[in-house]
Amino acid sequence: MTDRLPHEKGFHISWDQIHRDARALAWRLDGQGPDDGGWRAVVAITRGGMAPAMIVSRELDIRTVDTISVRSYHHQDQGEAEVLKSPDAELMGDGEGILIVDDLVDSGKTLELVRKLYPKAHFATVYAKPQGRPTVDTFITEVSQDTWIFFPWDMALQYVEPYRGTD
Ligand SMILES: O=P(O)(O)OC[C@H]1O[C@H](OP(=O)(O)OP(=O)(O)O)[C@H](O)[C@@H]1O
Ligand code: HPA
Ligand SMILES: [Mg+2]
Repeated sequence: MTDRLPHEKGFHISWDQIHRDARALAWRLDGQGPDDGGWRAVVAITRGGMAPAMIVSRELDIRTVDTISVRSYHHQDQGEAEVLKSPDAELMGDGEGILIVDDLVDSGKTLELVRKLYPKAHFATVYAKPQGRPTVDTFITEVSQDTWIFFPWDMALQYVEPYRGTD
């Protein structure tokens, strides 16, 4: 994971917003699948890709859903990633007809690794930062590289002081 501390801006996303944006992603993907009956399966990149993948697979009526777990390391700005859990090899093949979904692409390291394994798959994310854009086929919203995206599963409602303060 990239460090959230040096980021200038925060982009806070509610459950409602991610639901709308993941639906918009599904609608954009509709019709882009293989001609002979659409995508064979949706594969979520855990963990952040699971909620968007659920919404996309529901909208596109795809009932075969698998997961791939990737762990990224950032040593001295050298991003490296490794696969902790693979999806079903027989299902995946070279990725043809498979839709791979993640919540966002940032540096692109995660998608680069997964694309090496499944070069013919279609890669979709809800959000994208400029550095990662070349690694994703379809996304909905772009945010600047210095923005940290906060997802609803990492947040909680909490009290905030009134703007004018209290005596
Ligand atoms: O483009 P990159 O620089 O590789 O970053 C993007 C990845 O980083 C985050 O996942 P993370 O590895 O933090 O794990 P999580 O999904 O379990 O939170 C995010 O969900 C993407 O999968
Ligand atoms: O902006 C982000 N938000 C949450 N997780 C992330 N992992 C890489 N970049 C981000
Ligand atoms: Mg992730």
